[in-house]
Amino acid sequence: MKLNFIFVGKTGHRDMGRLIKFYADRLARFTRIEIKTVREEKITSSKTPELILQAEGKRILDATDPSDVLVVWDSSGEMMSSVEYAEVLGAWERQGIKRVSMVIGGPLGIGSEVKKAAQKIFSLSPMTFPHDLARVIVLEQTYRAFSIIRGIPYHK
Ligand SMILES: C[S@@+](CC[C@H](N)C(=O)[O-])C[C@H]1O[C@@H](n2cnc3c(N)ncnc32)[C@H](O)[C@@H]1O
Repeated sequence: MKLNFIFVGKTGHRDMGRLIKFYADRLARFTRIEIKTVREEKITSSKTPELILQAEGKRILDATDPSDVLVVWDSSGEMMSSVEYAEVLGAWERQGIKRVSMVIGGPLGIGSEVKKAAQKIFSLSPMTFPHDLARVIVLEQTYRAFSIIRGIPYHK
């Protein structure tokens, strides 16, 4: 099963960029991964937040395939433990799902078109994290989930 991470906009903080690479490299030992960064729409006074999210949403959906399981990460989504997350990913792997696309939004979040298209909306917490940090946590939790699935002693 391949994991296709879709990020909106560049990683701003150099240290977060290092941590993203750190966890992405570890995760890649367990499963195939790809990270795609789609362009963040410039915020100007002539564009409403809805228009910005629509433009970014089109880029996000263009980076997915209709056959993907689409997961959106959003603070309003479904919360679960690391073990429950591992159970979800493990079940998809056993079912032979070819690719899971995981979307982490930009500063304005993720628009309604992408949320409507998603099979799952997952939350890390009801709190809002900066997008750079959300990328690190999602990658770390996905690495943790695969260490649980593969029986590697990382999760205590
Ligand atoms: C700065 S946040 C967006 C904030 C935006 N005002 C909103 O309400 O969605 C950027 C991205 O980080 C991710 N994110 C931040 N906090 C999160 C959380 N608690 N759970 C899941 N994803 C989160 C989401 O993908 C979000 O689109």
